[in-house]
Amino acid sequence: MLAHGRTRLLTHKFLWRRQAHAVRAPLEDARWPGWELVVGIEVHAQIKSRRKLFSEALSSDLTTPPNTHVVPFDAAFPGTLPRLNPKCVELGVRTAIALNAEVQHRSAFDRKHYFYADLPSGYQITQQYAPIARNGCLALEREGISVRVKQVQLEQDTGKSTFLPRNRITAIDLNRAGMPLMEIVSEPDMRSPEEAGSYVRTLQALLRSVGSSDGNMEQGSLRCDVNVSVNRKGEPPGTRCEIKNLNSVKFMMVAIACEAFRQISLLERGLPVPQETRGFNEERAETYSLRSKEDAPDYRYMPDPNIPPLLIDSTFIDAIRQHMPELPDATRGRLLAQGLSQRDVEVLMDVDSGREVGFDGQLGHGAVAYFDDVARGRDPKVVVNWITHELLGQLAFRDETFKENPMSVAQMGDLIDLVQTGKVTGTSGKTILRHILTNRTADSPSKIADDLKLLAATDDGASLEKWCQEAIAALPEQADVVRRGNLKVVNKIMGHVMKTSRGTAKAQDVRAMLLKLLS
Ligand SMILES: Nc1ncnc2c1ncn2[C@@H]1O[C@H](COP(=O)(O)OP(=O)(O)OP(=O)(O)O)[C@@H](O)[C@H]1O
Ligand SMILES: [Mg+2]
Ligand SMILES: [Mg+2]
Repeated sequence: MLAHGRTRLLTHKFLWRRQAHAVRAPLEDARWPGWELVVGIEVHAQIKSRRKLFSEALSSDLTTPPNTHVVPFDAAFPGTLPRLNPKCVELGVRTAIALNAEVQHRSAFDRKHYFYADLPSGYQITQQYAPIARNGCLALEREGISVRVKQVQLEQDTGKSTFLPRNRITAIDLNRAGMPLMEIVSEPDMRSPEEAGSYVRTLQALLRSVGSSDGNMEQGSLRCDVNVSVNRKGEPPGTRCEIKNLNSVKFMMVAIACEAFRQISLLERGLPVPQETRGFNEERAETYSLRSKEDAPDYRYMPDPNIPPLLIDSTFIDAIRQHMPELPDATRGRLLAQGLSQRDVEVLMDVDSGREVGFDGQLGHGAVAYFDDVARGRDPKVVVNWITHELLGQLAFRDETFKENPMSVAQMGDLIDLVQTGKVTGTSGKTILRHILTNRTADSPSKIADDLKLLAATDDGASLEKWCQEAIAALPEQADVVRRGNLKVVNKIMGHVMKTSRGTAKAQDVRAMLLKLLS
């Protein structure tokens, strides 16, 4: 009975996915009329773990001195054995859950053989045949599509070889050898370079939000192989070519478009598209052949006899499921429900995912968390305005990232309260914010307002009246016009008052006072 129910459930899910896929209207792309583009992506994401996948060596980054994070297993010394790092399994499961994938109760590790100098054992340990998770999907909000994820597999990274032309030797650095990776393989569900770009960016944000990877393409913690094929409208997908080693989303999108043009031009000349692995030359904006299918290496896959199957029970999966952090889609929904505009939500989340600010992998206090903290007990719309328009605007102006923001949650909260309660004017509030960013002071905005004599002049009726009289004296013609009943001109006189008060006078009060004096 139970088994039957489960089968039904799976069938139902499967059908739903098939339908969701089938109803997509074919896109007519002005770049290649009459043709359709198909893209599938293999993403290799470095797992954010302190130690390597099968050894106790510490993980490394680009700043680690060469060959310092290496233990005998990473260098394939005879007699050393792999020991699976449970942290990597946990992060793999988290990622799978975030991708709505089915975590496999049993997965296994294979050896995939290559002969490269930076792979001392002569094989990479991977999960091509029995991956840790299958059948996931990733929704692309802006494009309104869902990309199916075929599988997530755990695998080792290779070392790094660098050719030194001066000495004519190849230097090997084994720091990266054995670093944990997740390979996330999509189905061929993308139909344009833009959808591919959005898929990678959405995936980056997801990996960062669950803390399983920094997902930084520039620093190599996320690498993409894109598979591209073209077909005439209505015909089945063509032969795919795989483009390797792309190191930014932007170049990946350019590479896909270039590859589409290349394949179309072959087919239009009646030539076949041979299945190939290709590289991308950024300067020339073209892809070039690395190797054809015929000289594809024979990986001689075999089960790794030193590693038992990985068995994961439901209790383990459920425990992780219960402690999942908020995923980007949920964050978006929650912020929209608080009354923020689509644009504000995008700005906050883009800063969070590092899209706008040169993400460096530190998932500290992101813009969304900062907003959440400041907005506690305050009007969310007012708060988001201060953060997106004033704070982020000023940071961008100073060429600083959000991570360098010196203004604490308490300072931002205090500043907003001062303005909201009328103790300082909006203009003075902005001055205080700039003062904090420039001087990187920890003083409270209340103290700064006091020090800089920026407290609003409301209580001080005497100076308000004095400023207004000065302004009237300075602009006699305009004052006359207002006296004769043309109230539009009052703004001009108000401007004068605001200037002499250095923005501390409240506009409403100034207006009232001027009208009183001129009536
Ligand atoms: N016709 C097609 N057009 C574009 N992409 C395709 C097409 N058919 C399959 N793909 C994509 O190609 C990729 C195949 O990746 P997979 O890891 O399964 O195999 P592989 O590339 O042969 O192996 P390796 O991991 O050694 O590179 C998937 O992302 C899939 O979506
Ligand atoms: Mg692959
Ligand atoms: Mg591939």
